[in-house]
Amino acid sequence: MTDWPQGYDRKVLAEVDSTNAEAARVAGGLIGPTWIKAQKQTAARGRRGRGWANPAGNFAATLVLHPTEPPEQAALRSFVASLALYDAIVAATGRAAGVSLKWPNDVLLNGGKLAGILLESAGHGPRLSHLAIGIGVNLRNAPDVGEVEPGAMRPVSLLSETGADVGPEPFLTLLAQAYARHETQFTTYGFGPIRTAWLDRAARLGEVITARTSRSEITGTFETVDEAGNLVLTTRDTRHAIPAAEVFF
Ligand SMILES: O=C(O)CCCC[C@@H]1SC[C@@H]2NC(=O)N[C@@H]21
Repeated sequence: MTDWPQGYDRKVLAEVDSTNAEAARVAGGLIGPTWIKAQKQTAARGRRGRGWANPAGNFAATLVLHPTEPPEQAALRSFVASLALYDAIVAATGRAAGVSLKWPNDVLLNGGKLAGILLESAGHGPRLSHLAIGIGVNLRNAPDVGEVEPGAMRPVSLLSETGADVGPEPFLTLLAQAYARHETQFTTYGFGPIRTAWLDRAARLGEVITARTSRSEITGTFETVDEAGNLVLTTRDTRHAIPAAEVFF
């Protein structure tokens, strides 16, 4: 496989409950970074305890890593993965128009949700025992609006929005290549360049957005993402650095 990035392994499964669940089961036995891809998931997980609709023809995979950084630093890989997804989508379609990144880690196309990322990890203390970066992309089919939560973004597919018919296998190669590039950038130069590149592609930067947590809702101007990956919103007199929330436009 000439295009496959050096140092990364891959496993392709016909069917699994969830590639993230599989990652947790096998992580202890993996030596290096490994992509686990499934043609079919029967219990795919989304963020915040939700499910993830996974119609045939779409992309579903999890990258398993064994990071050496402290957990907060390792978690910044959600931005690394978002950038990799952006690049893979641009490489697959030949165009960047309409593609943007939504904090914390969705990819939007023409204002609808094209892809989502679910980070899960295990371990305690100063180091994680593994980090699982689960990625789902609506390549050929967008789930029905009825299958997503009320108020959630409209799901879109790459095929319907761009006409590009890219299969999950070639997409994995594009994504793995892009991820390897950004991972090298992250481990060599830290979060700074990743943060800058992410902000260049951010949806609604400088606009008024709403961040909802389990305890509060803040509507303010989307100023930036800080060095720790927090969403920074300003209201009339306050700067809010928000570590985790659901964002609404
Ligand atoms: O809620 C989100 O936006 C995140 C969705 C992540 C879905 C992917 S599909 C591959 C991997 N396996 C899972 O069970 N979930 C992630």
